[in-house]
Order: sequence, then structure tokens, then C-alpha cells
Amino acid sequence: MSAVPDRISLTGLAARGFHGVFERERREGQEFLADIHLEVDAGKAAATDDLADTVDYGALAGRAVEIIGGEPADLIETVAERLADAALSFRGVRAVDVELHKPQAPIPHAFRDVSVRIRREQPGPQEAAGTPRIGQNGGGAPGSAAAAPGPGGTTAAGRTDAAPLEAIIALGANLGDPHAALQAAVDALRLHPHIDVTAVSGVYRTAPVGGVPDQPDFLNAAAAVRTVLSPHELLAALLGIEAMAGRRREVHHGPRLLDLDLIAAGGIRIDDDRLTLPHPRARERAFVLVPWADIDAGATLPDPHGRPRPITELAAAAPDRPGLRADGTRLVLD
Ligand SMILES: Nc1ncnc2c1ncn2[C@@H]1O[C@H](COP(=O)(O)OP(=O)(O)OP(=O)(O)O)[C@@H](O)[C@H]1O
Ligand SMILES: Nc1nc2c(c(=O)[nH]1)N=C(CO)CN2
Repeated sequence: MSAVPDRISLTGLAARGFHGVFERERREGQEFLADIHLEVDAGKAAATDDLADTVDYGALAGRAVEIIGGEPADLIETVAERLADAALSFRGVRAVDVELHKPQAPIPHAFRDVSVRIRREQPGPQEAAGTPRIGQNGGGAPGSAAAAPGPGGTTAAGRTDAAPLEAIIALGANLGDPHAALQAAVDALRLHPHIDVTAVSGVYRTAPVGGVPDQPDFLNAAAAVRTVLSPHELLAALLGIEAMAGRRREVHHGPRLLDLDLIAAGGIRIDDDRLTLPHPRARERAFVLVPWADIDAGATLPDPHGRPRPITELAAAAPDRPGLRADGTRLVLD
């Protein structure tokens, strides 16, 4: 490599995160901005003009948004380290420089910005051979299938349970070009290095349920995925994809460019301040249940007493069932 390395720079990447020492920061979140500079050899990609020979900056941005929106940490140092670790896991990245800004930090004085800047390099040959780096996935390329568990049974995303999770994701959109938004979401899921999309449903046109009056009809669909991510990490990935689609979360149940809900994940039950599984309103929503039944007609959801109920029965009884019809279009998984 020449003295001045080739660089791919992604700067001013903004995402909402819940990092900080104070309870209010954890509860309300705030904006974080990341500047990420990758040192690569751009020569091969320039010669072939092929995205496969370089780092897809869209995939990098998606992963960074997930990390910023993901598991809360006390310190920006910790989040910057996670960003650097993720950047180094993209094939061809020799070193990375990450600056993470927290311009809304709770500092009781006028200030413009506070940030941490770190530089990390790929481990040298000796370290690579004998000393696994915590949290690194060993270089899975963007677009590759779910990562194999890394050293010691942990995955890049930190899940120690090696069995992949099977999950159902509900997709909805009713602004802009909803079909294109659903397809883009499926494409983004497929591009994720730790998510495998195994099936997609048909597309349904559905009357809006709740929220502001006179909003356009929705297009809804469902996707089945297999992933080594934990449910919280999968949710963070979904929020990252929504954010990339330009979704703003101002109006509850309001119109949206893209809504991705995690409906069920391998029978796991969770109820904390960030995630409830199974999704608490899925059982009364035909716009979720009918697409899901396309993928897995035998699936069940627990009733309020914990007894399994077939989703086909729940769908037939759902109040929004009459407002739902097949759109006649398809989502492709090619
Ligand atoms: N199973 C889940 N899937 C998606 N988001 C969830 C889930 N459980 C809890 N949440 C939380 O809900 C928030 C999403 O709210 P959002 O604005 O998408 O709600 P909504 O789509 O308007 O309403 P609904 O949740 O009724 O579909 C997320 O930030 C997430 O932390
Ligand atoms: N028909 C329909 N209505 C909704 C939808 C949706 O996806 N489809 N999503 C909502 C919030 O997630 C609220 N209402």
C-alpha cells in the first residue's frame, strides 16, 4: 500500500441511540453522529467496477445505525469501539478511524459538541492466529449469509447461543411508493450480514387501523428470517432499516414510509421497555396475521391465558379482516 492509504469515508451519519450514564438518556435517547473512515485498497474495485470488490457504504451505514440504535452503553467510548469492530469485519478494511459525536450530551454549559475518536487496525498475523478479538466476526462480507459463531461460541453480534433464531417480521407502508418501500426493506434485510430471509408473503392492501383519520391504505406483508442476532439486536436492525427509509416516528399509528415490527421469534417471550414478544397487538391484526399465514399457515400465538391459538383463526376474527385484500403484486427474493 502506498504511504497514503485509500479511504472510504462516511461522515455525519445520524441515528438515535440510548447511550449514557443518566436514566433520562436511557429512557428518551438522543442523536448521535458518526464519522467513519475506512482504510482500504480501492484499486481492485476501480479496475473491476464491481461492488463485490469493495465495501458497500450502504451496508456499512446500516450496520452503524443498528449499533447506535442498539444495546445501550454508558460511554461513547464503548459505542465507538463497537462501530470500529463492525467496520473491521467488512472484507478488505485494514484500519478504521471512528469519531462518535454526542452533541446533545447533558452538559450544563454552552457547548457545540463532544466526541470520542479512535483508530483501530486489523490484528497483526501473530494476534490473528492466537488471540481472537472479542466481538469480531472474522470478516464476513456484506451480503453474505448469517455469520457462523465466532471464537468461543459468540457471534459478531455477541449472542452466545449458537442456534439461529427463526423470526417473523411484519412490513407496512402507506406513503410514497409503498410497494417499493416493502421491496427495499426485504432487500435491506437480505443484505444484512447476519440475517437470512427465508420466505416472504404475498402483498396485501389494507385499510388503516387506528391513528390519524384519512390516511392512505397500507400495503402489508410479512417475512420469515433466520438470524444469529438476539431479538433486541434484530429489533435494532429493523429500526436501522426504518431509519434509512426516512421514517420519522412523530405520530403514533400515523402514516409511514416504512414500519417493521418484530412479531414473533422462536417462541421467545420478552416484555421490557424496548421490546415485547410476541408483538402485543399482532393477535388482533389481520394485516399481520394474513401475510404471516401465507408463510406458515400452522403458526400459533398465545391467547391471554397462554394457550396457543392458530393464527388463521385469529385472522378470521380480527376486526380489520374485511378491509384487507390481496394486492396482486409480489415481493421478490432473488
Ligand atoms: N415486537 C416489537 N416490534 C417492534 N417494535 C417494538 C416491539 N416491542 C416493542 N417495540 C417498541 O415499539 C417501538 C415502535 O413503535 P412504533 O412507532 O413502530 O409503533 P407503531 O408501529 O406506531 O405501533 P404498533 O407497535 O402498534 O405497531 C420501537 O421503538 C420498539 O422499541
Ligand atoms: N392497515 C394497517 N394499519 C396500521 C398499520 C399497518 O401496517 N397496516 N400499522 C400501524 C402501526 O404499526 C397502525 N395501523
